[in-house]
Formats: sequence, structure tokens, C-alpha cells
Amino acid sequence: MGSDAVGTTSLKSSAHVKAAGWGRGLSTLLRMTRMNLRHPWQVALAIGSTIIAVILQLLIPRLLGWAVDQTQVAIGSGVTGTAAEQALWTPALLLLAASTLRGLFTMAQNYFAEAVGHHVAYELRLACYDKVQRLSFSFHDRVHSGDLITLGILDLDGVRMYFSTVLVRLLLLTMLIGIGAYMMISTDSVLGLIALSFVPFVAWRSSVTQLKLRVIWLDLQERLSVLGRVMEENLAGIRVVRAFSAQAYEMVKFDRASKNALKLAHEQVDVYVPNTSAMTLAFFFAMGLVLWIGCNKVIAGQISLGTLTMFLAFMTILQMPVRQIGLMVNGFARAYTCGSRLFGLLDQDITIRDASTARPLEIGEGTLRFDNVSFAYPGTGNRAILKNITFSARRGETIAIVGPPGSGKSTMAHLIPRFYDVTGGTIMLDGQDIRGVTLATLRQAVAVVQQDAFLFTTTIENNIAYGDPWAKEQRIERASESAQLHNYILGLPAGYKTVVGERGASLSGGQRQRLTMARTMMLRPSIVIFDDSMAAIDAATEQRIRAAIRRFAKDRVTIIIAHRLSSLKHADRILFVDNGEIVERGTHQELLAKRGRYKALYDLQLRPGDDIATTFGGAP
Ligand SMILES: Nc1ncnc2c1ncn2[C@@H]1O[C@H](COP(=O)(O)OP(=O)(O)OP(=O)(O)O)[C@@H](O)[C@H]1O
Repeated sequence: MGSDAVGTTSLKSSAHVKAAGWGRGLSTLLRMTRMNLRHPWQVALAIGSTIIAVILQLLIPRLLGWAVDQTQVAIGSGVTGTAAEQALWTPALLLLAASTLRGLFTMAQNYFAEAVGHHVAYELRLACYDKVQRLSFSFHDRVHSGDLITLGILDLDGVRMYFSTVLVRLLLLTMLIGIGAYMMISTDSVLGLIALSFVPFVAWRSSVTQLKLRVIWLDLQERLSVLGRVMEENLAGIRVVRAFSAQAYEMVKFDRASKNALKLAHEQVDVYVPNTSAMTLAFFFAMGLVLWIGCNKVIAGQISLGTLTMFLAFMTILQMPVRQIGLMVNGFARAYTCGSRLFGLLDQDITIRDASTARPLEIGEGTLRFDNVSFAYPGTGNRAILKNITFSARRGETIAIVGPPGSGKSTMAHLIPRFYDVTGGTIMLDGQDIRGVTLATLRQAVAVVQQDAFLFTTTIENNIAYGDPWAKEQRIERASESAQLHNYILGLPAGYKTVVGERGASLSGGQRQRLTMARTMMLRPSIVIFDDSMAAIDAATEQRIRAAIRRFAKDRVTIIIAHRLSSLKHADRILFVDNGEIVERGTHQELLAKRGRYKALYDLQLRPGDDIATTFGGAP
């Protein structure tokens, strides 16, 4: 099992998959097979249809041979006209019936095999989505969302096709080639062996070709992934691109990624075309030999014309399946690679989860306590971001956290709902260690208004009611009134039913922030954290929102992270954080009286133009 910390390697690297041993490869294939077998009816119907379709297909050359022999007998015995026609009726009708039934059973085989694949893909898609939702933030910090999307589309497709292109085809080819070879060799061993002479060569070339194509395809997949990432970033950052007039630079970047993909597409053609021609040549060469030697045998009376026809028909029937051996080998390799990557994701350990002894959080006094908390982000070599943080807050209190950029303010906030787990010390809610309570109850009790105001592409109403989809209209309106957004929304043509663009693109930064505040005010958390969530809001609106927040804060612990100190004067306690440590604490007045870092920063904000680096100790 991988851990969150090794997520990147497990998901991205095809080399990682290639290097996995036989044991792991086998267990991946067995796991995929087991997933298919969970649909026994469809599997049984697909296999049953395949067996019947193969038997019918093998009957066709025999019937053809019989028809030719009947004709020869008719010619030999001088029977002509209606009598000769009647002799041909039976083989002709049988041929028609066999071909029709074979077509129907092949259709059933494809239908049920595809159904199994689609069911497995559906289950895997849900399992992956569920896993991605539950994996901790440290995993998402490391794995690019584009790679996860590729995994959910291309890799999932590789596993989907495992049943139809590998398992069913393996059965079909084994039966067709095995029984076909037996029938030919038992009829005439020399002619049979010559007719089958193309099989090893074509099977070998098609496997080699497909495996070469697979290597190129994997490379192509990685490059398409890069192409996708370039496109995704360009679209997400379209405003930055335009603002910096960087279209030409972006075009060059995209062109380079596209050219790489084009080069590989050419390589695919270079491998495919000559090998296809070589395989066709081998087949026709063998057929020519069968015709030559077979005709001589017919003339010598060793075999009938019908038998020769049967051999030629067998060869024609075998040609395509033999070529498909390569496709099957490719499907096998692809399913294995894709399966390994998908199972790599599904087997990731969820580091932030309910402990086996977790109990629902019980809120009484509503007291939050940080006790000697330290923290380092996973995978950053234990670089301490927070050191020995201790403070507590009671219901109804407002705690403000200020400090230079990168000092660890948001990190402190993210530890409370357990987006990350502390690496030292404890965080307690009403005397309960937050690692000992269930995540669901903890996250119900803690609401965070994030710095990055993320909105979903849906109506304003749905965005506000995201945490409580059944909320009444009046509550939604009250929340948006508190966030000073109600009048603006009423002015929109569709009001609360207005659909916000992708990530809220149709709203201003301040409107987006106010909407996320309204979304939080819909909840009834015991602790609410505003993480620099008023940075894009003008001072007058902020004043009005603060009044609403004060009302909202009466029954809960409120933590406000902000850079604008004038708006924090009313906090019960202000913590000045620098380099992961609380360096000053107290009320606004106390901190001013201390004449320390807080006072310097406050003065600086009152007197713009001073050197900010002096106050922030050169922080970025
Ligand atoms: N997901 C992460 N993985 C690794 N390091 C991180 C991660 N998020 C933040 N950091 C680092 O942790 C430090 C503290 O970041 P944090 O976001 O808590 O600072 P902040 O005080 O809130 O800054 P700002 O005022 O700019 O929002 C920074 O050095 C940052 O680079």
C-alpha cells in the first residue's frame, strides 16, 4: 500500500509500473479478473456466446467444402438443371443458417463482453472518485489534477477493455486456432501444416508490432497529458496570459507539446505500416503454397476439391484472429499498466481518517485549545512551519491571527478541521483531541471561509446553499444579506437563479468572497475561520460585514486571519505569528502598548510609504 506521500510516483510513472515484479503483475490481473467475475450472468452469457460463435464459424469451411464436393459429384454424375440445384440446397441453407447464427452469437458475445467492461468501469470510476474525495490534502498537494483526470479516462478505459479484448479474445483465439489446426492437420497433415505456416510468423510480428506500438502509446499518453496540462493551465490562467500579452509564448509552448505528440504519431505509422504489409505477404505466400500443393493433390486424387476449398476457407477465417493475437497481447499489457495505476490510487492510504476508536464530537462549552502544536507539511523534509503554538478560545470569543506572508497563519487554520494532522502537540475541542473524533462531526463543527473563493458552476442560490441544499429561501437570503450581497443579487436578471461562470468567473473578486461568506453563514458551526476572506472587499462593505459577523460570532469561536489591522481592533485576542511562532499576543490596546511588531505594523498601515520589509523582517 502506498501512502499519501508517495502518491506522485504511484500515479505518474509508467516506469514504476513496468518495474513491478511478476507477483504484483499477476495480482493486478487476478484483481481485474475478479472484478469482472462479479457480474457472473453477463460473463457466462459472453463466454457461452463466444463458444457457440466459434463452433459455428468452424462449421463454415466444412460446409463450403461439402458444397463444392456436392457440385463436383453432380458434374461427375452428369446431373444438371433442377436436380443439381436441389443437391446444393441443403449445404447452401446450412451455410446461410450457420453464418446468420454465427453473426447473432458474435453480436451477443460483443454485447455481453462490453456490458461486463462497462459495469467494471462504472464501479471503478465511482471507487476512484470516492477515493480522490477522501484522500488527504497532502496527496492533492503532490498529484496534479490533470494526472488524476487522465487516470479516470484513459486508464479506466484500459481496464474496461480487459474482459472483451483480453479474456474473451483469448478464449476465442484458443478455440479457433486450436480446433481449426486440429481439423486441418487431421484431414491432411502436410497441407494442414503448410496452411498453418503463416500463424507463428503473423502471431510473432503482430505481437512485436503491438508491443512496440504500446511503448509509443504510453509515451504518447504522457505527452498528451502534458498537452492537456498546458491547455488546462492556459485556460485557467487566461486572464494572466492576456494581461501579460503572453499569447505568442503560450502558442510556442503548446506547439512544442503538440509537435512531440505528432512525432510519436508518425512513429506509430512507421511501426504499423511495414509490419502489416509483412503479415499480409506471409499470409498470401502460405495461401499460394496451399493452392499449389493442394491443386496437385486434387489432380493426383489424394484430396477432393471440396477439401482444398475447406483449407482455403479455414485460412481466410484464421487470418484475422491470428493478427488479433497482437491486439490481445497489447490489451493484456495495457490492462496491466492501467490496472496497476488505478489500483495504485485505490490502495493509497488515507492518512487523515477516523481512528478506529473515533467518537462523534460532543460540543458543550465550545472551547478550542491549541496545546504546544507543531507542524511540518508531509514530504517537505520536516521543515517546521508551526512551532509550539499554544492558545485557547471560548465560545463567543474572536481571535485574530496576523503576521507576515508565509508565517503560517492559514496553516494554523487548516489544522483545526484536520485538513492536515499536527506533527506535535494537540488540538482540543471541548477537551476532545480532534484526532479522536469522527471527521464528519468535526467538519460540521468547523467552517472555513477560504482565501481562494471557489464557486461551483451553478446558480448563486445553489452556491450559497451548498452546505445545506434543503435550506429555505429566506435563510439563503438572510445569509446573503449578512454578506452584503442580497441587493446585488436582486439586481441580476435571474436573481438568485443566475448561474455563475466557471469558478465564479462572472463575479468580481469581492463578490466571490462575499458569496463564500454567505455560504458559510448558512451553516451553524461551533468554530468559524475567515482566512483572509475580506482582502478583496472595500473598507465600507467590510465594516457592514463585520457587524454581521459579530452577530454571527456570538455563539461560536471566530478566528479571523487578516492583513488589514484596523479591522481586527475588536478581536478579544490578537496573535502575531512570525516564522511559525506566536511572537506577540494580547488585545489591540495591549499590543499597541507593547510597542513591538504589531505596533510597528499598525503604524505602517496608518502611514503608507514606509519600508514594509523592515516591519516584516524581509519576508516576501
Ligand atoms: N501545501 C503545502 N505544502 C508545503 N508547504 C506549504 C503548503 N502550504 C503552505 N506551505 C508553506 O508553509 C508556509 C506557511 O504558509 P501559510 O499559507 O500558512 O502562510 P500564511 O501566513 O497564511 O501566508 P499568507 O499571509 O501569504 O496567506 C509557507 O512557507 C508556505 O510556503
